[in-house]
Amino acid sequence: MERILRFDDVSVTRGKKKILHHINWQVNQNENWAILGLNGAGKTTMLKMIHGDLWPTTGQLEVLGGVFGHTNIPELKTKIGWVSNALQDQLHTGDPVDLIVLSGKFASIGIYQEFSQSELDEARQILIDMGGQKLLGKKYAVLSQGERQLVLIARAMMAHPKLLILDEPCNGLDLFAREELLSRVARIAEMPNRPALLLVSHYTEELLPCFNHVLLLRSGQVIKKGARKQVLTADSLSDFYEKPIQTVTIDGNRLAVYPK
Ligand SMILES: Nc1ncnc2c1ncn2[C@@H]1O[C@H](COP(=O)(O)OP(=O)(O)OP(=O)(O)O)[C@@H](O)[C@H]1O
Repeated sequence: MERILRFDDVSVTRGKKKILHHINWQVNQNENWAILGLNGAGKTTMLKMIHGDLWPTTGQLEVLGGVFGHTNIPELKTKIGWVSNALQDQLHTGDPVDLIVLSGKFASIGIYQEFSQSELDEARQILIDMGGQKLLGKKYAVLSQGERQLVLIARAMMAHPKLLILDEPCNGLDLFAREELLSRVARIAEMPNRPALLLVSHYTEELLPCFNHVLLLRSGQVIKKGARKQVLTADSLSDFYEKPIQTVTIDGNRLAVYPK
């Protein structure tokens, strides 16, 4: 089984603050993981490391077969799709959506190189496959938040990534836009040659069944990790949040959590 990533006793310290403590975690191909954690748990720090933007202070990190310190990080980045709100702020929002999607092929924010009609056609097709046909011809700046997230996912898929990172993709989406986006993500999970998915979320109900593994992160420490049905239980979530909670099961396989 091909390994997507491995954290081997990874810690991150900034100044006097220990942000991540002795993380041990392995993701294999055919696994889709969700990381759940409250604000400040260290989720973004973990994602930044996986994307090669931050290095462990101690421990060893391997991503897509490359061990940090011995691997070419810019090359690694071309194999990772990255969807986050931080990216939205950097985009050239006056560009038409097909060019935004195409830029994913070059792992660049805008497009500075020549491109062929077939590359542009591929970008448009990926957006259509993601359900974004009606967005063609529009500028990114005029899109709703849900439509923007769709474009960002299409952009990430343009590079045919081996790993697709979704950092709180449902932020700012209404109830229906959120379901629409999540169902698109679930479809990616069923594609041939699909990337491994890694979702960061605050909400358990966003973890569709395709997220077959879950990691619970609290104050920089892994509290529990493993198969969805072992981790997404009322008991383990109650331990994790350290507060009384109530859970509601939706569609037999999705779990919503509320404070009691
Ligand atoms: N460069 C830094 N220097 C000092 N502290 C930092 C630095 N980067 C992050 N932190 C701290 O580390 C902790 C974890 O931050 P991180 O952004 O990874 O959390 P998070 O789980 O993504 O939170 P959120 O859900 O709010 O986005 C926070 O307390 C944050 O203030």
